[in-house]
Amino acid sequence: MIEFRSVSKRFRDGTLAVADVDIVIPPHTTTVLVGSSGSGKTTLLRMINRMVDPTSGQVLIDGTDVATREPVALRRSIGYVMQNSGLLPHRKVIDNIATVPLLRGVRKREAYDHARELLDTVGLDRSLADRYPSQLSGGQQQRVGVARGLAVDPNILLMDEPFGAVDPIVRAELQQELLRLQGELGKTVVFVTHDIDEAFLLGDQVVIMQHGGKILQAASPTEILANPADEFVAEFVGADRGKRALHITDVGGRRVVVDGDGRAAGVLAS
Ligand SMILES: Nc1ncnc2c1ncn2[C@@H]1O[C@H](COP(=O)(O)OP(=O)(O)OP(=O)(O)O)[C@@H](O)[C@H]1O
Repeated sequence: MIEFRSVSKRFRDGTLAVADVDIVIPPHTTTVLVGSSGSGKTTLLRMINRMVDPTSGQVLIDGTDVATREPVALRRSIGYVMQNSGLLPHRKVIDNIATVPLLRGVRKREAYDHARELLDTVGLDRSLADRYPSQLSGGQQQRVGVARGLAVDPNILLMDEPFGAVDPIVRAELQQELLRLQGELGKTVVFVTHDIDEAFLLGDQVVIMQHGGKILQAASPTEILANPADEFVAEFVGADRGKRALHITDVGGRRVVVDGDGRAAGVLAS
């Protein structure tokens, strides 16, 4: 479990990025931080592995304040996946995946065997192991980024807009892959996105953040849609304009469900 207790972050130039945040992130589930640009999502995420330290308050992992942990060791025990994969361009796919385990002292043979297994885990062919990142598609690069994040078998996987830079079709594929993987692995995933649809698809818990680093609501997608905390949240999730409201229409005797934009969502089972 990850817990933020009255956590604030003010950068040296005076910017208040995160303002007095209290939140519990339950284990083995996916929590999605969603909000507009500059609402403090990345800063909040990076406080979990001490890439950023809070100005005040505490971040706890399983009851231990991360401030008491050595930052480099902490960082190497937590998976981190970022936008544009963050792969080292001059190193082969397999070397990118094995880097952190090798730094942690895992033996070479074991690190490379595991790296190849991880290619299977993320749905990549092993023949890609000896390519360089630039010889892969954007979606393949992101999968390698996920494999690298999983390489130290972390309990916690931090994902900062991991699918932000790929086209919508590949993005949808990667989202489904993550759901499948999470069903198998049950990591504690903390995922950052701008996209409320992505948040509702992936999140067991969705945390809606507002400019100035405040949390407006943290709940399951169902709870947020049923009871948005305020008008801002209702508008943000599209509950106010009926965007997500579903209607039934009769088409040749069959009852078809359409969304607020008139797009078909499904057929009612009789
Ligand atoms: N190192 C820094 N120094 C000063 N201000 C910073 C620093 N890092 C972030 N900020 C500011 O803190 C605020 C929150 O930034 P953060 O990157 O956490 O937001 P975000 O919600 O992740 O945004 P985005 O979706 O655009 O990545 C912003 O106003 C940003 O400009």
